Amino acid sequence: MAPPTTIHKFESEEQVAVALAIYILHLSVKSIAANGTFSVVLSGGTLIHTLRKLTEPPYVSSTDWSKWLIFFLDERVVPLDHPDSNYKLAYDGFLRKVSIPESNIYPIKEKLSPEEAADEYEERLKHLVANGTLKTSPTTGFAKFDLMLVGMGPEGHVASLFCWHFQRFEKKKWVTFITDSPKPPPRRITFTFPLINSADEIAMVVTGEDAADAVKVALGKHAADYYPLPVQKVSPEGGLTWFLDKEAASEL
Ligand SMILES: O=C1O[C@H](COP(=O)(O)O)[C@@H](O)[C@H](O)[C@H]1O
Repeated sequence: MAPPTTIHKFESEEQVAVALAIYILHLSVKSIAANGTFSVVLSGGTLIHTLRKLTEPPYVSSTDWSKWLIFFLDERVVPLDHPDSNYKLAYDGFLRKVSIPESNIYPIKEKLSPEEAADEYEERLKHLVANGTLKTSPTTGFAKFDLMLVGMGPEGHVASLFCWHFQRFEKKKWVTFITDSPKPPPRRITFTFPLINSADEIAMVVTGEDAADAVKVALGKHAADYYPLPVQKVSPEGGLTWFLDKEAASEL
């Protein structure tokens, strides 16, 4: 059954950033009360800039950062201090400004091949499930994160799951790899759809007019008539909430 889907449209990216901060903080309070932790998966790209309100008053003091656990939805296989690294982007734009313990942040391991990095990340997630740090979906057996913050490329890719690339059809692996990503850099690892869709909540955060056509395909009246874009496979066990600015929603 499709998850309950909520679509929020805002006049500006600034308003998206405020609403997103409030939504995330609300979930953090709920998850920390229920589980003692808040497991959050970050995309790279424009999402990180849109998280900026979380690092500012009054929002920054509205959560217990020591209970947050941070994971990466996809990552480029480059050193963690490389300008293409999603970890570096998240660290510079968000993580260094809040007091999440370093041991609660899970970047990829450096100096591995894409295949090794994907396998290592998957094993680490399985270990965290086994020791009770992460929950499991009773339906799928995959790890169940409290929240995934998912961006979307202008052609409808999410994570590093691209149109015309087989990784989007993966059914068994939790984390896979790609060595010919159409968007540079080519070598990446990525969560697979079964892992993504085992999440409690997913926020699709999409801003800017470049994304308008793919948003129309994903959410428009004739969505079912189109060949599914990767973004159309996003369907978490809990709720799906879209945060769109006026430009991204302009074709709806
Ligand atoms: O390459 C990537 O692209 C997507 C979308 O990025 P955006 O800049 O168009 O928002 C991003 O979600 C993903 O994490 C990243 O590796």
